[in-house]
Amino acid sequence: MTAGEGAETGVHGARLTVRGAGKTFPGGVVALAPTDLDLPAGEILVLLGPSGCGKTTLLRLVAGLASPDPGGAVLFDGVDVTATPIERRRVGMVFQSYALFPNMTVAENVGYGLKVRGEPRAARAAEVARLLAMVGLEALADRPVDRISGGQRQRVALARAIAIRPKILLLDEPLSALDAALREKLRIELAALLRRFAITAIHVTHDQAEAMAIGDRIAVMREGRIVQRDTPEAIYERPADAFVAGFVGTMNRLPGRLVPGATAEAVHFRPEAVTLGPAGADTIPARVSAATFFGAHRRLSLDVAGHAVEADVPASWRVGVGDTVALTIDPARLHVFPDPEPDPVTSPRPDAC
Ligand SMILES: Nc1ncnc2c1ncn2[C@@H]1O[C@H](COP(=O)(O)OP(=O)(O)OP(=O)(O)O)[C@@H](O)[C@H]1O
Repeated sequence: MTAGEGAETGVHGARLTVRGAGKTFPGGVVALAPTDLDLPAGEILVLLGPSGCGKTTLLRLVAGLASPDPGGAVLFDGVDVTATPIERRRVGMVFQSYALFPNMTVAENVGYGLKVRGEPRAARAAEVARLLAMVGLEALADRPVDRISGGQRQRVALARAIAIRPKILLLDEPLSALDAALREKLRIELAALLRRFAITAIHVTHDQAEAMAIGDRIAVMREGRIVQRDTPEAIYERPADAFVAGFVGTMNRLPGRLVPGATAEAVHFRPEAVTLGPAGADTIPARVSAATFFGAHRRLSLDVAGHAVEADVPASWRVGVGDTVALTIDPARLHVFPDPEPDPVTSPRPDAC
């Protein structure tokens, strides 16, 4: 993102700093352990994690919808806003339900924040027209929002949030109410729009594909803590632990004794690190228990001495259920994690903290 693009949209995101901010609820529930975060202006951070990990709590602390425990602080461009109420923080928010005003048109929804702020009518109309053009909704300006599609509503919500030129934009699962196909299309569109607006944004999701598509960086959360914060590529290729590895993409796990050359108790590897070929001294025998055609590749579910392994092979390979195969795992793509997790075959990954 260049400064020029930000100038084009007139939006300038702030740098966000969160210092030792935690949140404990009455009864001692620690929703968020003391957390540090430094988000450069214009960066999109995705908070990713299972239900109940503290994603929304962190978002609420940044928005000013909740206060951190004593000692915690939130700063915009280095200015402490911990005691600043939400209406004076200049944060934009887009939520799952959009919360558009149903009895207003698209243009009235987008201009609402400017009207409340007392912007003169002409300036407001010009700004609304500019924003609608940016999100591709000029033609629908006068349409009531209850007569547009879910995807269009999502764009109205985004334009409305951006209209007030927020220092930070907060998005809490804005796509989760949409069906899968539309969600996939909109996540690409949303990522492009956020980059174009050069806005500092935090986007909450529990959908790892969405996190990968939208985030400049992803913070993976677990039990009220950020366990790893890095680029999508680094999170995928160098996950910090078995939890992150299993949460972002598919990660296989096999006891080291079954993998030639491995010395660790357990090794982890991605489906694409597996190749099939003729049986040899260094190959691992497996049986195909399922084969799923994905167009560009075929995903095989394999049984390796009672352990499930997922492997991707070219779609042209005619491998079928019941076949016996020999696998090799690229040694450069084997991961060993410090704290062995329970075997995912017998203990599948949790979907809640
Ligand atoms: N007002 C509250 N009082 C008590 N506990 C709360 C309150 N709000 C949240 N919690 C608890 O704090 C933890 C973190 O909640 P939070 O909403 O931040 O999680 P989340 O990661 O956003 O989850 P989800 O993906 O389900 O929205 C959860 O255990 C939740 O039950």
